[in-house]
Amino acid sequence: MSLSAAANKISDTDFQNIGPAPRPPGASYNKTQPITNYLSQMDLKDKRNGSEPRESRPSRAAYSKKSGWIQYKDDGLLSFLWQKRYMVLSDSYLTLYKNEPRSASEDPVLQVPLTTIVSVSRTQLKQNCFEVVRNHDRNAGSSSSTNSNTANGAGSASSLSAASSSSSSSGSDSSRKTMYISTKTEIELHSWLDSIFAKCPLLSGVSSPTNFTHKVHVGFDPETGSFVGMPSNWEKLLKHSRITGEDWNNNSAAVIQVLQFYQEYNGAGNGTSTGTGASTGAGISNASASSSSSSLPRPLNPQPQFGAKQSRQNSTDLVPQRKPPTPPSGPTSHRPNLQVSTSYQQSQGSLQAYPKSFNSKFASPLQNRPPHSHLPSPSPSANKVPLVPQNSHLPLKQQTIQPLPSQQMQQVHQQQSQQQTPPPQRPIVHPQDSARYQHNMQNPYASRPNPSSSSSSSEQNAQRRAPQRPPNNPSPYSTSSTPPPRLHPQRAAPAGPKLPAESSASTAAAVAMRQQIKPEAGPNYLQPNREAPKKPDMTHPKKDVGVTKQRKPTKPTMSNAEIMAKLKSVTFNTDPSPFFQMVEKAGQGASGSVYLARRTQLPTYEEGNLNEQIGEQHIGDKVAIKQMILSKQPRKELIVNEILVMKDSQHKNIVNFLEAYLKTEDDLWVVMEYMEGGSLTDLIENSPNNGSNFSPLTEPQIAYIVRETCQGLKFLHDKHIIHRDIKSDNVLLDTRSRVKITDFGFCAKLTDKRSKRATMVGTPYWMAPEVVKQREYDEKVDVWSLGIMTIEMLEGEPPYLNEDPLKALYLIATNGTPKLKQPEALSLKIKRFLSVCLCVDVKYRASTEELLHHSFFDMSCDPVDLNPLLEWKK
Ligand SMILES: Nc1ncnc2c1ncn2[C@@H]1O[C@H](COP(=O)(O)OP(=O)(O)OP(=O)(O)O)[C@@H](O)[C@H]1O
Repeated sequence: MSLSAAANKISDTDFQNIGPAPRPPGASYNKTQPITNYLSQMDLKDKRNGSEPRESRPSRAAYSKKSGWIQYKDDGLLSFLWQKRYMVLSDSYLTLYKNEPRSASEDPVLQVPLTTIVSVSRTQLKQNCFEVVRNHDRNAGSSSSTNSNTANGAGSASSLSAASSSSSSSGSDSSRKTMYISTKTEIELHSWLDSIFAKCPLLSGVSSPTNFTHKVHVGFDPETGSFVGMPSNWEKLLKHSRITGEDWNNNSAAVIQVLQFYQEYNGAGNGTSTGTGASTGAGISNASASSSSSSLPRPLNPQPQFGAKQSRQNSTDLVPQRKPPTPPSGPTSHRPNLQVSTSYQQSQGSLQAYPKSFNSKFASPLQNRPPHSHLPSPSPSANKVPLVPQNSHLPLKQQTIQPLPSQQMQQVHQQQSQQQTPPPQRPIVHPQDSARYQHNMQNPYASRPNPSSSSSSSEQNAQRRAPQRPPNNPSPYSTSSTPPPRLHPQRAAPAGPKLPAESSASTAAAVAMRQQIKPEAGPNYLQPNREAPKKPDMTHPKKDVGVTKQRKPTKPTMSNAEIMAKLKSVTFNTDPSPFFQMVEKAGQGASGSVYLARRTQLPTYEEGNLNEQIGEQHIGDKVAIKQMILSKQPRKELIVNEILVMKDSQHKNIVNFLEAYLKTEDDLWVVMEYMEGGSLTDLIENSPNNGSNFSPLTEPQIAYIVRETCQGLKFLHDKHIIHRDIKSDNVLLDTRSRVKITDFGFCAKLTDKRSKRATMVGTPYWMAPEVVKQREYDEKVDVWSLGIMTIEMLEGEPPYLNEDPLKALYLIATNGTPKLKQPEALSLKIKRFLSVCLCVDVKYRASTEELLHHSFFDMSCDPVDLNPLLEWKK
């Protein structure tokens, strides 16, 4: 059965709840088979010698005794991390699994032979908690087995580390290791204690060990309602986020993951160390190095490689290399009865560094990406481009645009770069504000300030409100182009709240999180990456940084000279000014400005194959020219990457690259086809329906746009290229309703040798869970993002956009398939479609090939039906 056929069997009630998308029927997964059926097929006893059990697979005996969910942590590197584990006590082993084992083939994350357990006793470390001490030396090599194959998630990797690195744990006896287990209830605790005592040969009648030393324990104290043992900047981040103690208890590993991610994303302005060991400086870019360590607290990135959006923007914001960590010293737990040592470096950074670094890094990229929000644009005019200063009081479209001589262009560009003030954005709502909105049941979209990515449109938008949906306006989830009766009462737009000063960190962070995450450096890019320049951080002299994993040696990256040589090979080295007349600024990207221009003459010189390349072009043709000052690009290789991908990707659903000019060594012009309709984000935000709640587009319109995007994606995927940043901002339309993918800076090429990636790249709200969790991924991350983009069109914004970014990451990591706001208003087809796009289990997530056969696309409208949506551009 094809996936789409399978998806068609998903019932009408699917996609109503948070959780993994329903598995398409026909999959081999048999959830009806009771676990006992599997268990009965297992056999633990090593029949070869009849004594010590084998290391390999736990068998029947291993499962047959007692089992249940517990919280686990060890006293090693991850001593701060409580992990949810499924514990099984058999006659021979105490075994921990990441999930409840469904079959004999399930790999444990930790397996402790009962013969090695020397003591079990209660501790006050946590409620309903006991500790198990095992003799590490006793059965060296078999005292515990940790399965490295389970390195597909936070817990497993953590356990790997726990098992292999915690030898210095319990008290002074380095041959002993301690693990802590916490149960939900007191009764469970006693039941476990009784069972373990009964089974461990060394325990009968043996009293509990004394003189325990506890390492730092991070946790949530339900009594005080606060986190304890936390590095201070994490504490602050958590305070500002809406991550609760309950979240922590539910999935502390995910919280740690997102904190790490967030910290790295922020560029290490906060010197939090999350572990001990040698500083490796592994950053996000190294995520691909080992997915097995994906959940380990990462060290601060010595050269944080933000997404092109950021990193190209301002090289001077990059943080300095950090020196290796010193032995831990850090916060003191406030818990009584605990002797506390630490596993942390006390943070030397403060949250105040956050807004600064975020702002400086992300201000410009945000210009063209005003976040969805209720908040008014801070400076509607800031994005105006003084192309024609004489009449600059007029909206750009009304100005008399004079072609600028090339020198003038350069000046304008430089002026812009120097004077850039924070542009109008889709400001992000502070959690407190968004909470207020939610409580007020206010439409999150209604008050959006109609920003636009282009300077002209943003200016216009600043002056106008999105049209209110007429009273008889269709349900946002309409399946027809003809508006059906409204399903929801009109909601009042909230007044633009003032940002409380203390919210600035969160807000700045949220704004930043709307932006992209950096791609990895490394050989797997189409172009090798170059390390971003580093700037000594005078305000934060080198800090000691705790580290948790070894950094893989980075492969040599391209030198500046190599990048320039490569650039020259794909560009024409001539001044293109005579060939074009600049008309107006069409948009602002992180790496440069995009201008609408007209071809005024075709080149007559014989240089390169210019004439051949632009053969299809005519005088008078409109083109888009992206102009970039190379010296301002910390990641020039991304530009080369982008040009190469575009050049090699001529397809009707991909923005057509025409030619590129290296006007001077510093001035790059990339000429593309002009997409007058602007980005899909603009379209969503300016659509006539958007004055009210929910979907600004009808399902047929959405089906059309998604189908076109999917075709472009399939083209890329057929070439084994992952786009990695699919979202409405990166889908452009022209006035003939052609839909095209753009922004190829983050593309990655999969090769035979490397069929998976693991680097966290993209824009958080659109990121697939496997990316957030820094697991290996492939082309299907684009399919997830396509699903999120579909939700954008249905609901006006991606899920969690109103959440604090930290919380959003947590929610992506833990909720998996997001919940729709109004599933009952949607057609079955679109829900089925979303189900196969937003399947957490990548195996069951559709490929673009499969998607293109999906019945959802049967309802696609004609291109002409998009005209009303493009009206605002006229
Ligand atoms: N081919 C095009 N036709 C029309 N407008 C375009 C075109 N390309 C880009 N734009 C406009 O310019 C804006 C900036 O585009 P750009 O690709 O530079 O943005 P970005 O992806 O945010 O930045 P960058 O690629 O520099 O990191 C877009 O949001 C869009 O409005």
